[in-house]
Amino acid sequence: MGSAAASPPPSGKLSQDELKRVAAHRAVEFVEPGMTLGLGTGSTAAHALDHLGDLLRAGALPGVAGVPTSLKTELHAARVGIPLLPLDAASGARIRLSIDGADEVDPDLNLVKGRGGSLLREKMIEGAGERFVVIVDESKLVPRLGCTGAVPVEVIPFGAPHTLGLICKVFDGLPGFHARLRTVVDADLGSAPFVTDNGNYIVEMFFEDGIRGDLQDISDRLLRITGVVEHGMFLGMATTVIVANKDGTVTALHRKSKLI
Ligand SMILES: O=C[C@H](O)[C@H](O)[C@H](O)COP(=O)(O)O
Repeated sequence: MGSAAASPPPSGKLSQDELKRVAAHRAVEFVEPGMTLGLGTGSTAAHALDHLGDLLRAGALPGVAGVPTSLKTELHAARVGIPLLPLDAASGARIRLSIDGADEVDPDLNLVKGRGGSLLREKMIEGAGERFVVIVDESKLVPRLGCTGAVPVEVIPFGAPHTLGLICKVFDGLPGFHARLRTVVDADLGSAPFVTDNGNYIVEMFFEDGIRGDLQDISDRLLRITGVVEHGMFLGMATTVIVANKDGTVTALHRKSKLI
């Protein structure tokens, strides 16, 4: 990890949602006129969208456009007046900066993302951009990925239980490991598989005390399984993590350059 800088606390105690807003607003300070942005997904990224929309409507950021990482973000961005580009058009214009939340951040600025189900488009867009600024409240900082909940894996629906079995084999014998297909309760169907924006399913991997071992090796083994589309470990991608601390201070953690 690189350098860290902290700002003084605002007065009064902030709620978790207010902390998310503080981190989001700090990230939007990096946006300059004319930039093409990767627009993240989730409750923290939503604050960045709202703030960007306000600034665009006030004429403060002419020429800014965004590439949305989910259908939900596409609708939100359109509603607040952020001009949108598809990823194909944006690669010509270069995505200068992506701003997104995360479910977990480890000490090396590796992330778990996708507990909201949007990991594939996020990884494509944030991987294509020059800088990736992650916005979190302090609760997202973890000693190891997989400490606080599921690590999602996007799989194609065909043979999903079979793919789930192959994913489990990667962690054979690891105490406390289990995985399951993510489901939602549907009014007509009862319990049904959760379907991503890309028409795929999500396998959720759970670890008793987080993932120990070589994350890159685990990533490679997961991606070698036919039927796995992508996983929610974002390794070496974040260039800056903006953390809104419980006491109201903001810390910025930097990596010199993206590893991928
Ligand atoms: O699929 C969801 C995305 O990866 C989100 O960025 C992540 O889940 C964090 O979301 P939130 O800001 O709502 O905690």
